Amino acid sequence: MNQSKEQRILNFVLQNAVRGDPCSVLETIDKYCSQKEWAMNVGDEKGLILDKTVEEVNPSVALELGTYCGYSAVRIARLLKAGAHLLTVEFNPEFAAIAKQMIEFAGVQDKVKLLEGPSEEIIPQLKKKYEVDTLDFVFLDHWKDKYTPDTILLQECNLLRKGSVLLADNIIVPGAPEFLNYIRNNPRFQCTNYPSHLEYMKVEDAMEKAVFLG
Ligand SMILES: O=C(NCCO)c1cc(-c2ccc(F)cc2)cc(O)c1O
Ligand SMILES: [Mg+2]
Repeated sequence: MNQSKEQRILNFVLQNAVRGDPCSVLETIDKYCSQKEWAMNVGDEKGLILDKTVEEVNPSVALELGTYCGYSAVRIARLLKAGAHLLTVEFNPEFAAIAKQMIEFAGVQDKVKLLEGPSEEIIPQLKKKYEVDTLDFVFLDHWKDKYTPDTILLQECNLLRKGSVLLADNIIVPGAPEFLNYIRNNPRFQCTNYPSHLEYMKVEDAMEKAVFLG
């Protein structure tokens, strides 16, 4: 059975990165995906915007929607303070299996909880099943048509507090026009746009930060 692209990315990391070194894992994924096979990791340019936002928020509890191979989970987890943790949600079982191994190889597994399943099912379980009070930071990077319904669901489940920060990837490509319209016209969010480029490409993309005002 021939390998998936995601399996090839993981194998390249296992053979070329340094076990327990998150930065080496990120560099190795970026090297493979810029030189050999494009893949939808947030990448190193938008990754810097993600880093700065995570450092600014310094979250105790972070949520990621859309784990994929685990690149941004490793990117976020490496910056978390002692005792802080990231919950990351992946719908695709093949991606989740790759991400689990990627997170463990990077050595950040104690800071990351990988939840496999549809976000609309997992979000309502966060308080009772996963002992979440409120979320300090949310990275939206899953199916682009789920950004809006899941942002509404986060509010309905009382998972956001005054100052909670959402950061959304792919505002231009593939694009999330409905989300952009929703969040920018919602008085309960203060939005900031961060122009950038699609991972590993000279194509314009952007990230949108939205601070919940309570
Ligand atoms: O669908 C995406 N994520 C959810 C997966 O479960 C996604 C897609 C793309 C992309 C794809 C194909 C193309 F031609 C351009 C962009 C990029 C991304 O950063 C993404 O996050
Ligand atoms: Mg993305």
